[in-house]
Amino acid sequence: MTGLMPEQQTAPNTASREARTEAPSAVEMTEVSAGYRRKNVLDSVNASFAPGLIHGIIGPNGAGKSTLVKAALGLVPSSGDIRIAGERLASLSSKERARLMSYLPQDTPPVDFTGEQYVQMSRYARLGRFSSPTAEDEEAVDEALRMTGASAWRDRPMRSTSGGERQLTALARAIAQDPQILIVDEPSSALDMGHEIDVFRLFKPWIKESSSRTIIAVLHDLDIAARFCDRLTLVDGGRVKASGPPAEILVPDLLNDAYGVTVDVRRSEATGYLTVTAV
Ligand SMILES: Nc1ncnc2c1ncn2[C@@H]1O[C@H](COP(=O)(O)OP(=O)(O)OP(=O)(O)O)[C@@H](O)[C@H]1O
Repeated sequence: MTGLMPEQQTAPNTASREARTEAPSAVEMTEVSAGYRRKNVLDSVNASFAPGLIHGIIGPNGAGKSTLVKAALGLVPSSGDIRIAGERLASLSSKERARLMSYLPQDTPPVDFTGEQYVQMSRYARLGRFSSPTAEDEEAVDEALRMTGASAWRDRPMRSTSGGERQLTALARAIAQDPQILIVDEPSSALDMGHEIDVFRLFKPWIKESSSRTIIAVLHDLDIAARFCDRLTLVDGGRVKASGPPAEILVPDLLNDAYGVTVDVRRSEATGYLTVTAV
């Protein structure tokens, strides 16, 4: 018994992770501008997400966090250079993108499919044109449903499940896709605190299964960001204001400025991680 909290016991050895680093960034954005038909949001963003780490993207409402991940996924028009695992995003087919990246969006629609059918769809990127799902596909679906706890409602239509249950099913779908880079936008917004911690606790073992796995998570909860992320990127006004380890980003000056409130940052006696309170 070490007396460490569970996530400290499984905390990444950052030094050894960074030693393997001749690998290209999971996502590299250079001078990227992106947005919507009538609104440019990202303004010459430079951001780099190293492989093998959990990255948090933080910042106030409307800052451009979701737009940044959508640009990396190729879901919004952009200019500048975006590379995924060293390859130009524009040169990747949709199937290649789906093998490299999966995405949990902010909202999960209440569709008629059952939870299981919804998760099964994630395997299409790995199937040939006319081939049926293999035992490996079925295993990936079962395992993702089990990891997220979404097995319990796998046979029910998504439209008859709660918002939190739908969010867990959608997370299972993103995991079952078996990507190198898991991109999650506010993955616990519909979850109670017990399920929220469960979700973040499953990220660390997931990422450790392969050196090329990377997680990029848009987050509002800065305590969760401090506790589970290896690196944070602070976005404000469509620009990256700062990026680095949580201890360098979760500092009063940067947070007061970005969020427009005075914050108190201290180390939690309960967890040993930084905790941020608006005062
Ligand atoms: N589909 C869209 N069409 C036009 N403007 C949009 C669209 N989606 C987002 N925006 C605008 O782009 C800006 C950035 O939005 P984005 O969703 O990236 O912010 P965010 O940092 O993720 O915010 P939040 O924390 O509130 O989710 C906002 O001003 C928003 O109103």
